[in-house]
Amino acid sequence: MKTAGGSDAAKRRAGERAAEDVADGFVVGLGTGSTTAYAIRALGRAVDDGLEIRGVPTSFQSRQLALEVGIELTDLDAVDGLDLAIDGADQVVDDADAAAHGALIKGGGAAHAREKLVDAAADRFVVVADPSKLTTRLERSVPVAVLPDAHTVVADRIRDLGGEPTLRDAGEKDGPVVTDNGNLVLDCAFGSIDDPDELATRLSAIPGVVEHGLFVGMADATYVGTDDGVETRHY
Ligand SMILES: O=C(CO)[C@H](O)[C@H](O)COP(=O)(O)O
Repeated sequence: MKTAGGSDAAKRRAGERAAEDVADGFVVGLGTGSTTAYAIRALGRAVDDGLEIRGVPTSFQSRQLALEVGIELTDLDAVDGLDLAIDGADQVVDDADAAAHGALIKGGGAAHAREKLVDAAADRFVVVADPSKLTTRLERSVPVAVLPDAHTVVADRIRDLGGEPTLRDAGEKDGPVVTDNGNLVLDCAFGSIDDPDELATRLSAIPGVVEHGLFVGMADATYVGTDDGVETRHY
């Protein structure tokens, strides 16, 4: 369930802007997706120029790209903490008057369990996005990673909450998407979400849910790449 739309130039501007925040000695969370990939590539170029950093990847994809561009890798359990995490999003609430300002839906790449772990561990978490991701209300389906045995019972509980779950299909293989951690993904349509914080709490409480893609109150800033620059939202 990858996000449609968004110009590559805007994604590149956002990603490269976030990479500028990385200083010598940083441990950096490396998010997943096409926008973050621009940040990882920019960091690879900075490493070639002498920047010394270590990266904590959030997925097979970000690990492979980091290795390709020469970023030294480490693990969450091998560091005291992360200085910065850079990650993409499928939707970002952009309404300074809303309680949910800066809340995200993530998991279009099914990497949201590890992304949440890494993003939450960072002193600062910046989101990189193009304008197609901005919204006044979260309304995309919320990806929910579930233990494989639990997908039917979790689906029932999601329906009890008013959602419509769909098991994410792999597309290039018969059967469902299996995440990097061996879980399945239910894409759960709730329509326009009134209270992302409350829904996040309810989803987390369902036995069998590994992690959901609502990231509420986590981001410190969003860099929005535009046609001719980068806009910053601070939270
Ligand atoms: O949450 C994610 C992966 O699980 C991605 O960060 C999100 O899907 C955005 O990806 P892209 O930058 O390619 O639009």
